[in-house]
Amino acid sequence: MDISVVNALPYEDFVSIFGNVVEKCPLITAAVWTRRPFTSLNALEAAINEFIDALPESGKEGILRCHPDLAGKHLHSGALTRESQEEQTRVGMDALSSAEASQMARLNAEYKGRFGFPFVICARMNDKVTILRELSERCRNERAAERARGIAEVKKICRLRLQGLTLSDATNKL
Ligand SMILES: NC(=O)N[C@H]1NC(=O)NC1=O
Repeated sequence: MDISVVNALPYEDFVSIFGNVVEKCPLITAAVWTRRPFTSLNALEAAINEFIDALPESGKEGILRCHPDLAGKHLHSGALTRESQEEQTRVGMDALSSAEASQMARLNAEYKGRFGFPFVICARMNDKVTILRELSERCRNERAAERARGIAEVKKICRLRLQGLTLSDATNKL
């Protein structure tokens, strides 16, 4: 999908296509629509990132809380968004050994207990070994550092989702 096609999308179509580039945060997509025309896909991504960066810390934490746990209960019940389901399945989160699954559940709970928001990592840029290692290491961080790290991961997830949508011709799905 060319950027000129993106720029010509009516609001409803724009949100329908790009509404989940930040997990369960279509408000962000709705807000950046007003920034058209975008000179490139990078400019669209930059507008999303600027919106996120301008949020108060409570807003950034809100974004993190919109993310499902990795290998959490929703993965098995099919209650994830399509994007999240694909990302988690691709990295094998649905096929952990019972030891890995219980380690993941224990560390996810520890992380959430310590910070009050879920552990977020760009699954597609990792594998299950690095995810478990990062989760274990990041549990020891300070809260502010972890909030910033989580948001940096949200931006990576967003970039890959944007690329996927614009490379595939997502306008076909309208
Ligand atoms: N919690 C968390 O990191 N969730 C996710 N990461 C990712 O790449 N897709 C997700 O749903």
